[in-house]
Amino acid sequence: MVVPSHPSLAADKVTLRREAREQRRTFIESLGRDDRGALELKLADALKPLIAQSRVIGGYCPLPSEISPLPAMEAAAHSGSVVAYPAFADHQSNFRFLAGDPTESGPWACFQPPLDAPEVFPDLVLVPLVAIDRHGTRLGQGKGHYDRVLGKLREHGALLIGVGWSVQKLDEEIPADHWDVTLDGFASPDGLEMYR
Ligand SMILES: Nc1nc2c(c(=O)[nH]1)N(C=O)[C@@H](CNc1ccc(C(=O)N[C@@H](CCC(=O)O)C(=O)O)cc1)CN2
Ligand SMILES: Nc1ncnc2c1ncn2[C@@H]1O[C@H](COP(=O)(O)OP(=O)(O)OP(=O)(O)O)[C@@H](O)[C@H]1O
Repeated sequence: MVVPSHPSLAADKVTLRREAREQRRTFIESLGRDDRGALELKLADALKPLIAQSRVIGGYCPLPSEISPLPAMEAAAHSGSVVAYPAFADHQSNFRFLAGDPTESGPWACFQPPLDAPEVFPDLVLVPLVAIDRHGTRLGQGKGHYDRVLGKLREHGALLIGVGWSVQKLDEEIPADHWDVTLDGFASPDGLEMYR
């Protein structure tokens, strides 16, 4: 087990994660029937300039409470980019980006490309999150899946862009552990904001 760098950091993250998930749920429940799709198209618009300059794009298959990047991914595939999604071989190993559409169900309740699809290193990674602060510090699901791979993806030249509903951008600071990788930007239906 990895001991948190500061015991109160882990507790702060647990509280912030709970509050951010609650805020996200309240927001989603306030949406009308057609609002969600319209916001997802606005997200695709916000991502357009980054997608236009990327050859390989790593996306994600949304969980029920997450904004869907799939309209943006479809536009990317349509304009000739390679699309890729995180894929896990089992519960223990780190995910890898595999090229292709997410057609198989994976060990973490997310759909992923078949495990024999080619591994790729995206130049743009769309990163799901629970919350992000104004410095680009990300709060995820708390299992460390992205923390363990983001550093390596950046070393391979990837631009790391957090993606979420606008309410997921917090005013308060998220405490950063030494393993947290600061994201390069955040895209939401309100637009794209760069931190680095
Ligand atoms: N869309 C998406 N894909 C992803 C992640 C993610 O956060 N979102 N991951 C990030 O690490 C990895 C998978 N890890 C996961 C870790 C925990 C849960 C989880 O606890 N899910 C909640 C439901 C959350 C919700 O609906 O928002 C659950 O099952 O109760 C899901 C995926 C890679 N792929
Ligand atoms: N680079 C790493 N190597 C090994 N373990 C790590 C690494 N990064 C994070 N972890 C482990 O993951 C756990 C969860 O970390 P944290 O609470 O920061 O997750 P998160 O960023 O919210 O979640 P996620 O990355 O799954 O979306 C930490 O307790 C730590 O043990």
